[in-house]
Amino acid sequence: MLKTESTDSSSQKGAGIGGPSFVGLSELIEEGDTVIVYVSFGSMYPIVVKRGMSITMKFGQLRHEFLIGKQWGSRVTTTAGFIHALRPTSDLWTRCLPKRTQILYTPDVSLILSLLDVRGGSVVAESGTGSGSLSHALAIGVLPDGHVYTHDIDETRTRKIEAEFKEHGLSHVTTPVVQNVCVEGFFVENSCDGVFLDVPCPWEAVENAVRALSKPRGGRLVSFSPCIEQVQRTASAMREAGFVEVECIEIVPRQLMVVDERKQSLGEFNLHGDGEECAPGKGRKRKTPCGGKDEDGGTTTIVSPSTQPTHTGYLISATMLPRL
Ligand SMILES: C[S@@+](CC[C@H](N)C(=O)[O-])C[C@H]1O[C@@H](n2cnc3c(N)ncnc32)[C@H](O)[C@@H]1O
Repeated sequence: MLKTESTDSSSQKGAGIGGPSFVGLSELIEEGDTVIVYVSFGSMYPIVVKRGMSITMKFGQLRHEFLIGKQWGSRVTTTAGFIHALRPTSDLWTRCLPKRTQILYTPDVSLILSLLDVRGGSVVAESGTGSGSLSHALAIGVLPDGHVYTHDIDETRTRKIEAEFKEHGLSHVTTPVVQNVCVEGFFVENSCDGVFLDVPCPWEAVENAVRALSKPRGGRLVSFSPCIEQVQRTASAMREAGFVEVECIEIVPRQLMVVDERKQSLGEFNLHGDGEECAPGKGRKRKTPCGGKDEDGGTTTIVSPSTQPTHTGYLISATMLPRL
């Protein structure tokens, strides 16, 4: 359970104004930064640091001002334990963002960035925005001077992502758009290096994606679909629209956990993916252990977590060659 509350009503001014902690590389946490409050592997909370505010969690209460001036990554004491104050990354954000829809997770997100060939300066169009999991990774990927146009038919979602981008210092590289990409197309034409689709009928948006892609540079189209019938329809639409290199990949990751036995036995970190707590001094049975001694005498063990992720969806990718 997480509770956010004000401990000082006089310092509420400016609530919600965040710093560029997603973008900057400052050493110390400042007021306005977004901090990922790491309790354990399965338990993290994003907060915007604000004097006078506090959060209440399983391990007690933490006053935001205790974070100000601390180094990123510091262990910070709460009233009933401690947390680690982590700098936000796109992966951490995906793990703890406020979910408004189904979201894309890091294994798919990382491959999407690669398939779209996202780099600093790229112009990318995305639909739908959903909870903004992929949108954050794209925005960070196109920094410092690229742009992400993220489209959704639901205005509450574009409004929410607009506020989050502002809070995270990513407004200058993003434009949320309320638009049905299957009917109205994308906000920009002849501009994009990449288009990404995560909508129920992606094949209906393929012709509009062609219009959004840059004619002289060409570009990439990637679409996420949970079932193979959608893949078939989308792949056919891509070929008919003139795309080449139409390919499909399904990512099914196998996760292995790297466990430092001493830290685990001290209860410092719970590295189990199932969110189960590790009581101090108590080990856990492992399924596939194998390990060795560290240089400093500690033991590192590689273990399989008790649950493994399975099918999320298929990624179809294709290339549009430059058109003169
Ligand atoms: C599964 S969510 C996307 C999740 C997102 N990729 C993420 O990682 O958070 C699908 C979104 O597509 C939006 N959507 C559905 N059809 C659409 C369309 N034709 N044009 C624009 N957005 C659409 C929905 O409103 C929904 O928010």
